[in-house]
Amino acid sequence: MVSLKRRVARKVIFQYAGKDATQTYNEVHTISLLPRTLTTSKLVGKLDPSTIDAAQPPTQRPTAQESDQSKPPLTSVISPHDFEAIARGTLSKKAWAFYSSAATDLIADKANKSFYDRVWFRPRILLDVRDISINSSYPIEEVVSAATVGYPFFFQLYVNKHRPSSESLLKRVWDLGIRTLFLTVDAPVPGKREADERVRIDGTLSTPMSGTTAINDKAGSSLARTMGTYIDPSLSWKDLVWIRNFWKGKVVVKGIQAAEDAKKAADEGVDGIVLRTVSNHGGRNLDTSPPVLLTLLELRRHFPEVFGQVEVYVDGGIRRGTDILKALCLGATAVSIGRTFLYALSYGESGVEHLIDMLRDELETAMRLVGITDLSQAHPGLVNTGDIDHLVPSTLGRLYAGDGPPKAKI
Ligand SMILES: Cc1cc2nc3c(=O)[nH]c(=O)nc-3n(C[C@H](O)[C@H](O)[C@H](O)COP(=O)(O)O)c2cc1C
Repeated sequence: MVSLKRRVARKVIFQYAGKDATQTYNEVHTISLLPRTLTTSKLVGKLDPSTIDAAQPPTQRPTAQESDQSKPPLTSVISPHDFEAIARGTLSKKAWAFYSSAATDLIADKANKSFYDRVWFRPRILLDVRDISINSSYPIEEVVSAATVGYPFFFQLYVNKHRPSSESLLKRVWDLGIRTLFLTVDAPVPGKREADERVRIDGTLSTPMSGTTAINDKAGSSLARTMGTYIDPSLSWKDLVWIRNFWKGKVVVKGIQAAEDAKKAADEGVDGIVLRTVSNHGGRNLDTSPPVLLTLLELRRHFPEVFGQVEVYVDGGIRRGTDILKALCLGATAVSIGRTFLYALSYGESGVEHLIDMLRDELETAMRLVGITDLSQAHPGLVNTGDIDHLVPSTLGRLYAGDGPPKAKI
C-alpha cells in the first residue's frame, strides 16, 4: 500500500509538473528542506542543494511577498496595523487564514486586544523627559546561523508523545548554544480555528520538526489541527521534573492563565512564566478564555509576591507601544508579539526592523508623556485599571458554594 505521505507527494508533483511552484513553496518552506523531503519520498533521486537557486541563499532570496510589486513602499507603513492590512491583501488565502485565525467566535482574540484599550494611563507632568534610556518552518540550525554569534535565542518546545524525539531535539538545541526553553503548555490540543479550516490546503504542507503532513478532511483543512498531532496531550506538572532533569538551562512555562498555576509554576522553581489566556496563541485555542491583561491583574491581586520570585512575560493582543507600557506598569518583565511580526514579514527583514523601530518610538513617546525616562520607573500607579478591575475574581478556586461534580457525560 502506498503511504499517505507518498500519495500526497505524488499528487503535488503532478499538480505542479511543468509549472513554477516557487511561490507556493517559498511561502512556508526553506530551500534547505528540499533534499531532505524530496529524497525521503523516493520520487526523485538525491538532490544537491547547491544546484538549487544557487545564486541566492535563502536569507537573501526574495519571498513571494517581498517580490510582490502590489505592496506599498515600506516608507508609507506608518502604523503597526498597516502591516496587517497589507498582509491580508498580499498573503495567499491559506497563509492569511493560518496566521490570523483564532478559535471559534474570536472572542478571546478580540478581548486580548480590547482590554488594553480599557486601561487608562495616569500621566504625571512637569518632569524632565528629554533623555530616555531603553535598553518555525525553518530548521533551528538555519535560524541560529542567520544571526550574529552569541545572539540570545529562546527555543519553544511542544512536548512530543514520543519523548525520545523531544529529547533528541533538545540536544540539538543545546548543542547550538541555546540555554532558555519556552515550554508551551496551553495547547494540549489545538482550538477550532474556523477560518483556517475553511481554506483548503493547496498541495501539501509538512512540518520539518515532526514530519506530519497537513490534509483536507471532513472537519476542514486546518493546518494547526492536522500538523499538531504529535503534541502530547497528557503533559502534566510531573513532566516539569522530566524537563528539569533533561534541560539544564532556564525553563519558561508558556501558557499560564490562572493565578494559582502561576504561583505553582513559581513555587516549583520554574525560572519564568509567560502569562496567556488558557490556550491563547493569541486566543487561538479556547475561545472565551480570559484576556491576558485580566490574568495579569488576577496574579497581582492574589499572589503579588510572584513578581519578585520570577520573571513574568506577557503576550497576546499587544499591538502598540502604549500596550507594552501598560503591561510593564502592571509588573510584566517583558512582552512578546506574535501576529504583527508575521505580518511585517511581508517585507522580509526590513519590515521586521521597521516594526521594531515603530514600536520603540511609540513606547518612548508614551514613556515621556506619562513622565518617565526609564522602564525601571514604570509602576502600577501610572495606569487606571478601574474599567476592568471588577472582572478580576475576588476569590480563587470554586466561586459558588455547594457545587457538586457535573452529571453530564460526553
Ligand atoms: C501563526 C501562528 C503560529 C503560532 N505558533 C505557535 C507555536 O508553535 N508555539 C507557541 O507556543 N505559540 C505559537 N503561537 C502563539 C504565539 O507564540 C503567541 O503566543 C501569540 O501569537 C501572541 O498573540 P498575538 O498574535 O496577539 O501577539 C502562534 C501564533 C500564530 C499567530
